[in-house]
Amino acid sequence: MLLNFPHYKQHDMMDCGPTCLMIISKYYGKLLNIENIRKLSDIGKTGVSLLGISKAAESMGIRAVGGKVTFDKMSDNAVLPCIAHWRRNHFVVVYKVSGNRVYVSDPASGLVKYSRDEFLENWAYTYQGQKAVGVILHLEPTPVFYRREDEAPRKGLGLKYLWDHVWHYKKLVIQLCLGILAGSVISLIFPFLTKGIIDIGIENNNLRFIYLILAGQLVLTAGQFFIDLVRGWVLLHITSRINITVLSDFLHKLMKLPLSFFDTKLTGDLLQRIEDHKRIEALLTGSSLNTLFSLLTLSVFSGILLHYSVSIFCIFFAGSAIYFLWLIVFLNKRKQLDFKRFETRAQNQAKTLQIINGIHEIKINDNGTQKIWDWERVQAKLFRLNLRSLSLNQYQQLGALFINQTKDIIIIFLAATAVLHGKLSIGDMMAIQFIIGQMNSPIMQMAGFLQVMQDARISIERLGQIHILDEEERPEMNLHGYLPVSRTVRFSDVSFAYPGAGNQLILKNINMTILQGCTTAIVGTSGSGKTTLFKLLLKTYAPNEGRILIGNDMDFRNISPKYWRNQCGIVMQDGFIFSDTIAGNIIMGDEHPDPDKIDNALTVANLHQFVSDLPLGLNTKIGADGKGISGGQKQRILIARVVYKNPEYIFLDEATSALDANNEKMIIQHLNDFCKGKTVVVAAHRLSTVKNADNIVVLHKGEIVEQGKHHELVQLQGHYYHLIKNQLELGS
Ligand SMILES: Nc1ncnc2c1ncn2[C@@H]1O[C@H](COP(=O)(O)OP(=O)(O)OP(=O)(O)O)[C@@H](O)[C@H]1O
Repeated sequence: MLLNFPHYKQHDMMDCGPTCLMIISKYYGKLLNIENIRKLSDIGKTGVSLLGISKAAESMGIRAVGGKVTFDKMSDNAVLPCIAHWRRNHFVVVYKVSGNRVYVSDPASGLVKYSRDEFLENWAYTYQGQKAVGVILHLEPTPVFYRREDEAPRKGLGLKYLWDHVWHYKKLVIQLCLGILAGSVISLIFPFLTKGIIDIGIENNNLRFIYLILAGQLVLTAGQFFIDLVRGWVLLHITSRINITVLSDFLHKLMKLPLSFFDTKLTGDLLQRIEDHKRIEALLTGSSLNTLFSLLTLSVFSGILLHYSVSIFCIFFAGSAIYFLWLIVFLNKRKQLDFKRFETRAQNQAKTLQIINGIHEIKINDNGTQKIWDWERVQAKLFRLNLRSLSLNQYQQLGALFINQTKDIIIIFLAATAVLHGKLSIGDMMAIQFIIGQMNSPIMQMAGFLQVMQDARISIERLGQIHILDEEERPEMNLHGYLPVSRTVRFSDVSFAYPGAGNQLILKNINMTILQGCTTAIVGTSGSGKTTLFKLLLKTYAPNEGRILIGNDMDFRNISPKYWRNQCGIVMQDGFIFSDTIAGNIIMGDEHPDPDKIDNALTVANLHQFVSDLPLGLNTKIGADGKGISGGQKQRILIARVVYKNPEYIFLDEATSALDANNEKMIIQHLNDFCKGKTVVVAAHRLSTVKNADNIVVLHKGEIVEQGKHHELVQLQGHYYHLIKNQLELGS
């Protein structure tokens, strides 16, 4: 049972819930695609909730009932397999409880057997008297589930992907192989040259022959050295190119994913996937090709050994087979450990980044020590995993050494016995020992190669998990790359909740019209959903209910996100400043920057004075995320970026909140001129920014409570009036 129960690895820390459902579906005889399960489970920023899993299970046709139960109830009454909430931050599948043992299929670590106490330690939420209580999700398939079609899991990347890249450089690879072949042949010649010196040169007292052989040896050594030089160069050339291609494929893929993907993936996870690709490099630059050619040596010496003694030959290969079996057992354990180490290293990346990015806040709040302790806890976890990995290696090496030594001893014993029985000469025995030594080295090389290949394969699989994700724009979607004549945007009964089941609706039944060529202002208390509205407008997310229309009837969903975003310019609250010059931050990669447009952008954003005060002007470098400039200057650069882009739609989310009153007044005047004829949506708390808008939409807890012009809403004395009352009083 233990070995038969299905198990799949979770792709990353967020993925345990969907992977549990995949395990369960496989158990009941259907393999469902993890991507679909993930979509059904509504993965949010913090992973998936029990509610999300049960919702996904129901959609898959599996009846799901969640709740708190005591351990005894679970072991006696629950239909297994069920999903258990683990350490309050993870999900596992419990598939058997037998006496004091609990059998678990854990997406993070494989099939594991726990004692009752160990299980309770991880599962128990509370205790009712003496009884431990934890959370489980009962799952039972319904006929709907059995009627479902099996969905073949999408194929990720494998070593074939790497091979395709390697084969792209086939000319160089063939040259490399010829070089290594020549090197191997040369090393096979050396023993014969030595034999020639002894048998012919010394035996016949022929000094000229010895000189000739030594000169030949010198030439061959020089040749070998030259081959090594060229080989190193060619290998570096191929490896660097493949590395860059693999990584740039990955980054290109990231660029094509929906923006919402980045809300669910942790930065550490993505960075670790990139970091991980060093293993691919290790496979390519390491001894992989040499290993292939050492097989040549192995087969030549195998022939010679077979000629000497069949029984010794059989012992050698039986011993080597046991050695490889031993290794393969460990490969599986290594893989499991590697997944854990990946997760912990991803956490480590995230924690380190947090300390570096948040250093100001940390120092101001004086909680550096806690943050470092936090970081140290991850290091301790990493250290424990490294220790486990080390001891696994040591066990493996110890076993391998034992198997090898036993094999060698048996061979020596057999050879010595054969000498005693007169079947072999002492010279033959010495030769056999030399041959065995020569054959052991390729075997060892292959063992090392297996491990490096396993590492590279895992790393490619991890990159592949990103490669199989659906891109934001796919050909079959037939997305439009144009807009209708009327550019008015209409929200019709739009409701939206962030992914992550259980999240309440952030926008509810939104009905509004963003008129072409007009300014629409969105106001509302903090958290009322203004930024979320912009995220829908930027196609970061799609509405859960209702529709957004452009013109009379073009569905917003059918417009290419890339094309649409090209028509939009946005200044977000958390807009990003790149570590580049001021000009670079404004033109954003425009290959033919237009000085007049830059000048206009500086004028509208009131940046001329700031730029001319700098010794390097527009060429002044600003740090990543705008370090070294003020909040107001950052906002003005973001405004200049939008003005330079000169789009049809302009979205401003608190774009002038960090500016002083004078600057704001001037920029708003400039922006009013610049935005003439453009469709503008602006969200702001400041009255000065919104009061001249053609339509003001008032949001309250995700709903539109009022709409109209400033004076109409003031007269109404409702939500809007109360929002801006203080500012009105100040104004008067
Ligand atoms: N990625 C997210 N996942 C889940 N909930 C989110 C996410 N982003 C925002 N929210 C929630 O959505 C609600 C609306 O947030 P939003 O940023 O749209 O408000 P806002 O009106 O722009 O606020 P403010 O004026 O403070 O910027 C908040 O309750 C917030 O916690």
